[in-house]
Amino acid sequence: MDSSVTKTDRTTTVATATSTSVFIPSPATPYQGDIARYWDHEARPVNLRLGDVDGLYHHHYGIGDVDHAALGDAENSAYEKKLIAELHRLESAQAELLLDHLGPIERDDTVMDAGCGRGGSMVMAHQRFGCKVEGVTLSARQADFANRRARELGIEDHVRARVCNMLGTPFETGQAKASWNNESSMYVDLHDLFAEHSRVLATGGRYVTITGCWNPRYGQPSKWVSQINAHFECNIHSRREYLRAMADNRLVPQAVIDLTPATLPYWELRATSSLVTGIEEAFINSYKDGSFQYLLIAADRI
Ligand SMILES: C[S@@+](CC[C@H](N)C(=O)[O-])C[C@H]1O[C@@H](n2cnc3c(N)ncnc32)[C@H](O)[C@@H]1O
Ligand SMILES: CC(C)=CCC/C(C)=C/COP(=O)(O)OP(=O)(O)O
Ligand SMILES: [Mg+2]
Repeated sequence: MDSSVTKTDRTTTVATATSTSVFIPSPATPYQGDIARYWDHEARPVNLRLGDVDGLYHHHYGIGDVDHAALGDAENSAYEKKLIAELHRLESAQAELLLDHLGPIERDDTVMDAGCGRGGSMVMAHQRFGCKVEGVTLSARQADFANRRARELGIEDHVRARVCNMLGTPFETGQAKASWNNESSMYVDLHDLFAEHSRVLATGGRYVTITGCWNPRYGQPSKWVSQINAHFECNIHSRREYLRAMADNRLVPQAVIDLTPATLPYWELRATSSLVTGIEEAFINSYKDGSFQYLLIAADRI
């Protein structure tokens, strides 16, 4: 056994390279163990090279029109670099839209990022509002990455990622003025998820999700939706499930925005790039045949 790792029945303590010990709760289920491993080992250029543009590392997709003038001619030697910058600009625009829907956040407020990934949205939230941002992810590598970025930016006293299950967070009841899931709700049961957001949010607080969901009007999840599930080991919910689970947990939708037309340019541009991962066709086809939708839902905690 690796001597740097001590295991008890419920927890693992890892001595990191800097010899600080991080306390890692065991995943609640074997599935969560799979997801933790998946994100611990993820290092796709489409994510790392985009993040390198300005140090905001995202694991979500983009929205908005492509700036073809900024991209220039595909024959140009700088085209690849410009294309990466353009995809990254569209991904950051997606996070800005999510933050636009959080409502007024003050410097002394706390907000929670459920499934925070490498922390790009957390940094943006702190830079915009000056508030404290608490993130949770199943992946110790992602949490380390996000906390390292926060230290590099000198904002570690305001931005912190923890290795933790978003269905049972260590935050106090009513502690958060706002909370969100940015493309992280397809890994959990929505009733359990919204029960936890509802607990952590203050009354009058705001919850926002941007997510891909299957369209009940299509009938059942299409083959493209099944392909996306298999690719990411996730379980995409239907739009109806989101609205029902919110209603059952004191979350009242204030805005439901179909971002499908706004995300297609991102996918069509990405499909032409050298950073393709093979999942582009499934997103493009499912958005076009109406079986899948890219949605923002903002809800008030009543
Ligand atoms: C696609 S990434 C999104 C990351 C981030 N929200 C962003 O926009 O860059 C999905 C994230 O959800 C997290 N996640 C999945 N299931 C989780 C759970 N039960 N508890 C905490 N995090 C979870 C993963 O660890 C990963 O960080
Ligand atoms: C909208 C849906 C269904 C999202 C599923 C969750 C997910 C994996 C998001 C993007 O992560 P990523 O940025 O790591 O993926 P990629 O490597 O494809 O850019
Ligand atoms: Mg990505």
